[in-house]
Amino acid sequence: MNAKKASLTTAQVLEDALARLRPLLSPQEWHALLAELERPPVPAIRLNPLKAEPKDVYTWAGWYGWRLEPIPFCPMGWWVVEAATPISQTIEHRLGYYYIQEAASMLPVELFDFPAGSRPLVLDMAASPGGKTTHLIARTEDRGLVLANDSSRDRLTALRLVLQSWGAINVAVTGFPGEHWGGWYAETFDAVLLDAPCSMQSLRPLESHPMRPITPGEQQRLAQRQVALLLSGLRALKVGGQMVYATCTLAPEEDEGVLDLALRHYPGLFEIESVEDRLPAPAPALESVPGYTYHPQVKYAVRLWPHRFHTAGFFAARLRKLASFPVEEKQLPRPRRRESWRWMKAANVNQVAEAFREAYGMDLEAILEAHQAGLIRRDGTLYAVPLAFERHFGDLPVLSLGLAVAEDSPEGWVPTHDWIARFGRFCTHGRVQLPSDRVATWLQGEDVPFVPSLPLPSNRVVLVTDERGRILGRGRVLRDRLKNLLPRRLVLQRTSFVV
Ligand SMILES: C[S@@+](CC[C@H](N)C(=O)[O-])C[C@H]1O[C@@H](n2cnc3c(N)ncnc32)[C@H](O)[C@@H]1O
Repeated sequence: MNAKKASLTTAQVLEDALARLRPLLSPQEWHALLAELERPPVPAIRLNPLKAEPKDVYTWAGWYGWRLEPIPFCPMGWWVVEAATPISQTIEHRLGYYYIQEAASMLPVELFDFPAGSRPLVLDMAASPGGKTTHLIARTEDRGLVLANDSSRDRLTALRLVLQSWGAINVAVTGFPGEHWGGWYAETFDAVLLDAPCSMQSLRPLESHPMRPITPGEQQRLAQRQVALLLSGLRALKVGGQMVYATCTLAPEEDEGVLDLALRHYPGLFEIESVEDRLPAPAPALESVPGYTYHPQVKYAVRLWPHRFHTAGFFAARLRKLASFPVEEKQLPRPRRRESWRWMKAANVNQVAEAFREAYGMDLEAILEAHQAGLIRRDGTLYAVPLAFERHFGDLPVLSLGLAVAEDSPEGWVPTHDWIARFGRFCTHGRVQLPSDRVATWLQGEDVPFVPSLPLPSNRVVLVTDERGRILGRGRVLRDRLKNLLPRRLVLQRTSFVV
């Protein structure tokens, strides 16, 4: 009864949204849109290049019976058109080798230009649960610094888990209203993403993106917040830097209307750039709505009607800052003295690096150098943290920073699960391969009886892989078994995955 009521409500909400949008389309486009909405949504994945390579996606497709189609505007994205094994039930998904994301949501981060080898400072103003943050980290090769911010404390936990699973070093998570950043850090960032809170009128209700009824008053308040966030982002951007504004709604008040307002209030301070070269076919924004003509630059934004590229409805624009904005300096939040944080001295870093080299053949110092990261000790854990954070943001309170490298133990520093999951493929030894009939047991968090190929000292923590080369985590070598050190958050019910 409830389910029926809920589905009727969704249908009604969709109908209302369609009625509002109908005047914006020609009759042919309108029919194309309705035909598109008859098709079921196609799930999509985006690869984590920190852990896997594009060719791996085709290997998984063979194992799991997937039919893939590349997403034309995202080189790391694929639609999974058919799937014998659902994309949410693979070990690779659990291990953070790919992110499940609606294809349209892969567009905004692809609009940025990040020159090869650059180390951009990026602000993701409304980041939870982290889909686009992971994409930013991928596009900057985890070599810049992505500051992932969201004002909702409730949603930040999901963001932190997503980032842990992605395996990023050069990332910091903060929990402030995005409106503050422009006053706090004027002209600081090379790139800013505002994936704005919106009314979600995407015309493709999904579990992750439900559609709900929206009143004109709510929509007006949302548009005001979007303008305030957009201006804050533009202030925080360096002159010459790029900002992407995106929403998952097709309501013009929150899309073209927001850009129009900012362009008219701040003429000449920024421009909207054409991004036609990023798309397989034009998807222009609206030039007008009945009774109002937008600023001529608004048309350079991208309006993804679902029938354009078989995605959910979406809107995105790339802005270039041309000159400084008038800034109201705001006092920074009270600095957080990080009493429990200790930067490791070079000699101590060297000791940990030596231990990792001896046990796993891993070059920790080279990894830190490549990522411009330093090691800090906090309580019993070592973290690789971005030096750029210290340089630019000092004592700004953060909810998390960098990636956990090692934990203190009676036999010295042992690598964390997250570190091994990211860098384990570069380990030359200290590895144990589980026979395939033991993998399911392992993923359920159980110890496995002694593995015959173990010529390793007792009590050593080893990297555990399977015959397909997947890094399943860490185990401790005991006399008669391999002790399972899988973090609780990764332990799976047998019914929720396919080996
Ligand atoms: C569309 S969602 C972001 C989705 C996310 N970028 C992703 O790709 O996974 C919008 C986010 O804006 C956050 N938000 C709402 N108001 C905000 C504000 N004033 N400042 C910062 N974040 C805000 C919400 O908590 C929500 O997580």
